[in-house]
Amino acid sequence: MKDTLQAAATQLGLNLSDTQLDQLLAYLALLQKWNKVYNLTAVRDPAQMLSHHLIDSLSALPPLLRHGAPQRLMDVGAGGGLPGVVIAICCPSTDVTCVDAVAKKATFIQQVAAELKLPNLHGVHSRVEQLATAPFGLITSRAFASLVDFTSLTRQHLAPGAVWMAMKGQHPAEEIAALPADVEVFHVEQLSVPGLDAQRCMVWMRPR
Ligand SMILES: C[S@@+](CC[C@H](N)C(=O)[O-])C[C@H]1O[C@@H](n2cnc3c(N)ncnc32)[C@H](O)[C@@H]1O
Repeated sequence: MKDTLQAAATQLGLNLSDTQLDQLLAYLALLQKWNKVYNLTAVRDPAQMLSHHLIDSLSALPPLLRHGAPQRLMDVGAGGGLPGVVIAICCPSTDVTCVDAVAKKATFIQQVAAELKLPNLHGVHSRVEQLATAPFGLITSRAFASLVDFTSLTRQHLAPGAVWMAMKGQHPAEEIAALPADVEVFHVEQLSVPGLDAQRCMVWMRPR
């Protein structure tokens, strides 16, 4: 598994340390373990978890690093921690807050932070629209909601100059067309995920 992960990271142009690769695999092991009790994700096969979850989330890193990793990042509807935990492992200087409306999912993130010794990772149990928090430089989501709901529910949490980044499957033309005039889509990036024959798309937005 480590070889597959290392090869995927190299293909994505990521230079991950041995410790980071081990942390990513340790996270995957925790996800598998807790999934048995907590039902964190429908994907249960270890090889599929590696490709469909871990490497898929890892593919968000190159665009994120090109944009510039922020000091504070929120991953909304993080579920079992995708992509938030992966970002926290790969970007140790970024403080990552994973927010989820389901308590056991936020508890799992807190467990990951403790077991993997990641002081920059936080799990918060809240509906994002009800959260009281300091603002963030970047808000991410993966399989969370439509672009309209994602941006409207989290707009209050953007710091001045901050942006949204949504991970989508196919190019979400209809969702983009439905966005209100005060949300600007400034970049749409097609991604290829090593080992996955599927379309991935990253939508970057900012308030107007
Ligand atoms: C389909 S899961 C995606 C989880 C993860 N991002 C992934 O890619 O595997 C969507 C998550 O959003 C959470 N969620 C839904 N509405 C929410 C809200 N208003 N605030 C915070 N979390 C919410 C759900 O509890 C669920 O865990």
